[in-house]
Amino acid sequence: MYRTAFLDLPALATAGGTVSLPGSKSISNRVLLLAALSQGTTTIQDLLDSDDTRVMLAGLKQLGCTITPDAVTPGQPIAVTGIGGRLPAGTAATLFLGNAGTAMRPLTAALAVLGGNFEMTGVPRMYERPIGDLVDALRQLGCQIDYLKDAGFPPLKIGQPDFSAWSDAPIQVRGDVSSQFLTALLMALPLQAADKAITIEVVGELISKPYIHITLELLARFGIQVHNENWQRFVIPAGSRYQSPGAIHVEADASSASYFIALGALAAATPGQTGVRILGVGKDSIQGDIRFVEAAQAMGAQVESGPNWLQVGRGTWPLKAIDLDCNHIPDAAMTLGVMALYADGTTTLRNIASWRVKETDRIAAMACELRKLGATVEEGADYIRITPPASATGWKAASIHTYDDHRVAMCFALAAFNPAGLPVRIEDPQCVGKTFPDFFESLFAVCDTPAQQIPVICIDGPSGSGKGTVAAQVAERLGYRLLDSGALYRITGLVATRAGMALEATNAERIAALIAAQQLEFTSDQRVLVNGEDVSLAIRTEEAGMNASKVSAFPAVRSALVGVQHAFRALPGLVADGRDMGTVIFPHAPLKVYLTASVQCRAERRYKQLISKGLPANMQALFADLEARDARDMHRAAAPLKPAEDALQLDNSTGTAEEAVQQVMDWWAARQPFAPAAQG
Ligand SMILES: O=C(O)C1=C[C@@H](OP(=O)(O)O)[C@@H](O)[C@H](O)C1
Ligand SMILES: C=C(OP(=O)(O)O)C(=O)O
Repeated sequence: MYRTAFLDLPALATAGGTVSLPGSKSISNRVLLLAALSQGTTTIQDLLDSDDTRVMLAGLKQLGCTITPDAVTPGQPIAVTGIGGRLPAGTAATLFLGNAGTAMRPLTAALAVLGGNFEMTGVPRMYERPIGDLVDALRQLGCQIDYLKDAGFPPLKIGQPDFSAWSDAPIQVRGDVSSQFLTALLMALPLQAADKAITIEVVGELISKPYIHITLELLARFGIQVHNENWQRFVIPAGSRYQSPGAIHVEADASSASYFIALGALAAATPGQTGVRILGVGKDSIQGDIRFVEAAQAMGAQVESGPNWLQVGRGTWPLKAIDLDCNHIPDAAMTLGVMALYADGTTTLRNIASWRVKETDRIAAMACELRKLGATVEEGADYIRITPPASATGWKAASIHTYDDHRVAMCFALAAFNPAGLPVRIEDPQCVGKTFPDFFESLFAVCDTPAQQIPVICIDGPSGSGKGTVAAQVAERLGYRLLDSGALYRITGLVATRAGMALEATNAERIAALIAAQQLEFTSDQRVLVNGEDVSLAIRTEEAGMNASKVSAFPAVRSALVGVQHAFRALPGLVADGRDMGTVIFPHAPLKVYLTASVQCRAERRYKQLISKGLPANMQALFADLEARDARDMHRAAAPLKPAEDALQLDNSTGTAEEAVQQVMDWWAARQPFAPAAQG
């Protein structure tokens, strides 16, 4: 997950390949709660690991459920041992439920029915998301729920229910603000249906109906067969009792699929690929958002699907504008809002009033951000109408504010395919953690763009100037990859000797092929990984230094390393640290910095570093070494150390590393097309 203040997406050109999606949020949180209410242990495969499921898991642990392992581990099932429909008397807890509607609403209902002493809390936005209709419904039974702040909204206090006055009359609940209130009742009331049938009646229109379908499907898996009478009345039969299915699988998230369906529809196919293949969810999904496929097809997407996969390619281009009632796909419909930027006319998305009470006011947010990109947008209480920029020149480079809303961040990433070739800045990219923590990594894995579009910041300079530290920190702040080119020859020497190759000219070709085949990574905390193994220490020995100098004399190795270095130029961008980054390896880089410091100052820093590690150090010798090294680096025939003509020079003799990092960030910001106010 990118934890940077913002993430700049360079203009993207094509898409292709396979993406495996994380589990469905709606299914994960329902299955967790149902498993927790059941008797026995439920083994859950492919549970989503995200903010929303973490708050649910933490809450269930507080209630006494056993969860093994303790946290979701990729590829491993998680086992939940439930409470068997009742909590020990006097159970008390304060549950923090973040901004997860699928945790707050169903847990509120379940705990209000079970009884105890609970506080239901969350992030500030949660305290603006309505829950009054659910509380009103639960109070009809005799549940004890108080508002701790504003009436109608969390935080809530839950006490012991008194069911004595509860008649057999249907429980009424409004369905026009959120379907999650009905879902919450459907999951909580079976706890009281051992002896009598319970009827729930929906008052007014029921929105987001397909989510009720998910609820009913999963209730059935846990032994509860609810009668759905035309989406108006739901009857939980007498004798209902939660029964764990033993094992259950979570299908991938159909709302998360929408970004990749849209990607396939609007991006040209990467040569050699036939569009975007999405694994984990297919046409048989129980999630309503799978019907996003139909909307995408109406706009022009070519979609094939099977039991657990979708294959999407560009069909009609430009996309066709649509006018659609989106009540059945409230979450995925936001993606249509960004697809509308690529359409041949005005797109209208209707019946989406619920957008206003989700992670943010999504109608207002979409309107504001789409306008920043150059669209003309009209918004109403329950609709949004989007007219794309008239031509490529109408597009604007925008810094997209994301309102702590994962879906705003994810759908606006698709604006990077704009025909104007402009980058798009996504602010606070880690908000995708709500449902899809690795969204951007997954996106980059199936997107492509010509190498020259991918930004490179070169930081060159003499030994000891601090360029390694500065480069690593700049890369970390931007979420860019990092290349420590100086380490490459050391790594080459290391892998060649480990492979038993003598470091001789006759082996040069084999050594070159070997280094080109390694998976190299330079982490932001300055560790060096080869095929995942940390070799940071192994490459810093005297012997590694000598081996590096041997292999660096072989032309075949040098040229293989040019290819290796170019391969680091990958999405979303690169910070390259070395001596010839700006002059030889990336001569067209959009920012080149030549970082230097006086010999005296570099010698002092090195001296302090050695002393602090308890190593022997001699100031005069260090000074002389550095002078000699500078002279060698600057006067060698191949790629001598010198500032590129267009490099900005930064003397780091007196300032701190932090100041140097900030200077590089400022220079970089000044070269971006985004409005200054929006820069991080
Ligand atoms: O029940 C669910 O899992 C959900 C229901 C929908 O909410 P509303 O019913 O409030 O529209 C949806 O937006 C949300 O992301 C998940
Ligand atoms: C509305 C959403 O979330 P929640 O489950 O918190 O309602 C969403 O994921 O788009």
